[in-house]
Amino acid sequence: MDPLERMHFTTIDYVIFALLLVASMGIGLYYALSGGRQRTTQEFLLADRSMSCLPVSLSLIATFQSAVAIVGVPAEIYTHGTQYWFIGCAYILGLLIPAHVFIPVFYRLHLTSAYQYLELRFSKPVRICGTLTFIFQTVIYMGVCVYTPALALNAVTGFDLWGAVLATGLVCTLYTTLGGLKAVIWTDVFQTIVMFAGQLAVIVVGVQQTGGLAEVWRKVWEGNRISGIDLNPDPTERYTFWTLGVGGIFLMLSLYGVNQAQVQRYLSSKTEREAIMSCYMVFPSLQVALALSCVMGLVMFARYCGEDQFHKIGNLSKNEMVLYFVMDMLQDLPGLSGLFIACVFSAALSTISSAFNSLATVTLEDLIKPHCSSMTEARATLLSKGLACSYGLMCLAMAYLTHLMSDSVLQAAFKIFGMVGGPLLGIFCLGMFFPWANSTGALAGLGSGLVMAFWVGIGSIVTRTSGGPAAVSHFNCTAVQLSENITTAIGTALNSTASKTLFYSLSFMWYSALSSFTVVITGLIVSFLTGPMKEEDVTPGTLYPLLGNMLYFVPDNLKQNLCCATPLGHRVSQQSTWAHHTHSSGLCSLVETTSKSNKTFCNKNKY
Ligand SMILES: CC(C)(CO)[C@@H](O)C(=O)NCCC(=O)O
Ligand code: NA
Repeated sequence: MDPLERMHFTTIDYVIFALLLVASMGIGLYYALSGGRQRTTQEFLLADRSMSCLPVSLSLIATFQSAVAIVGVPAEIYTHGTQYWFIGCAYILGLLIPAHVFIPVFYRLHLTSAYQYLELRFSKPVRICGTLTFIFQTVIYMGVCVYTPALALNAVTGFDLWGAVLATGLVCTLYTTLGGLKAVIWTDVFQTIVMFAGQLAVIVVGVQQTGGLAEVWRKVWEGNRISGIDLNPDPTERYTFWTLGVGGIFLMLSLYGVNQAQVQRYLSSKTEREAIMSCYMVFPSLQVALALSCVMGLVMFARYCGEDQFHKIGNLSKNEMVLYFVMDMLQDLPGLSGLFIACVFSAALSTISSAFNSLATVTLEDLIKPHCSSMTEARATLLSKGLACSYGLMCLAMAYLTHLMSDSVLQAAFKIFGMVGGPLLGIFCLGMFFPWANSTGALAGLGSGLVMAFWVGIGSIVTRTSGGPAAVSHFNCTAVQLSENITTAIGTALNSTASKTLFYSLSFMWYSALSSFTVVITGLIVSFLTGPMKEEDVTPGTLYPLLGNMLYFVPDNLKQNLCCATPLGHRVSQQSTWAHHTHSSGLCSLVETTSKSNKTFCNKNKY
């Protein structure tokens, strides 16, 4: 913030920030001392599978609404107009598909970790690879999530950088370790409310100070910030209706459909219906969250453009812009800037708490338990608490590592989160929709999907062509600044042909789609080469009869040959209501096949 004096926090701002931490701690303590007092893994990791849809839905939103998004989206709208708002269209299918495809499959299998599915459907190695991929993705993500808001706040207000990182990291570790998933979900509820309140307050004051709604509208209209629908089919265009509305669906599926943090919330629901309801309730709330961020960007534009105000935020980084705007505008209203800072840190806390708990879950369930079958419940619970705490401390280490790295690596780290989500989505789709896919195919698919994601992702960072110089992450932060010599060297190597350049400039919004398709296609090819699975051999309940539904006009006997027709419930209903299914690898899992679920699957197959 060279040209400007730093804005300062008043005592009341500090008090509000402290209150956020104290309240979150309080919720953690409450769930440590009430209910079953966190003495079983069922309670610690799955909230006793007793949650109702309202807290679950608010928690679902909070998890993937990180501080990077809270400060990034308004800056995006400010600089490029409202095109990004069209991502709201992707929420429709991006939530309907999880609600009616992924939730029924996961919930009926009575899982704890989403990766258990991969063992039931494929094999143990596939499960381990999926788990490791998720851990890699989440560990990198949480470092960026806790560091980014602290850095921006430090730049704008001089708020101590490591004070903020340590305070949020440690408080979050404590309440996650003490209160388990119940605390994580209920702090998410509280933090979502703080998030909405903070943004709303800034918008209301901003509109008032700019001279009313009509004035804001006039300025953004004249400033060309209201974007019409952009139907340009060019896949390298960073934000068009297609990249956001279609590419965004795959991003949403990778987050709300198969990400462990979210799947765990679905599984913690009292009933399957509650889980589906919570997914439905995410829709309006997520639209509100998106609208608040976008309107905030417009108000920011109305305030700084057109007059001689522009220089004020013109040379700030994208992450700093919003914080500067808030501090500048709320100078005379002590407390309100504190509320907004609380909003930004709520976003950070709710994201990293989910990360700690879901990482503890997969580490215990997928990596440790299979090797220690004799572990007592008390030991497992203690271990899961130890894991949650360790991941919390690891988050601080990751924040430090993020600090040591250049700006470009920070960008890359956030991008990796999106890049790795696609292949994970792909492997679940391969398992659920394609009965022929076998374990070898799944492994080859996951591998090739990851290679594809990193190839395009790293390629675009290095060649700086991710749909325009300023569009490095999909939140469009500052341009990548790799040290010159490395860039030139790798750049020339990668940049050799024009078509490759085009390939690297693929819009970030398509990454999930591209890499999940790569997984499915490679997975199918390798499965057919190595001997496709027969539907009878697939664990009951792990398939979703998508092809059966889509090929409804094909005669039944032909479908039988294609191995995609057997109505799931039909076959399962010949077994006992509680089929005790033993998998080849020795994993014993109780597959719940209630008559209700059979009927649903049968009906789906008829059409
Ligand atoms: C989930 C969406 C797509 C909702 O707009 C967005 O908030 C997002 O991309 N979240 C993930 C990245 C993050 O905010 O950390
Ligand atoms: Na969050």
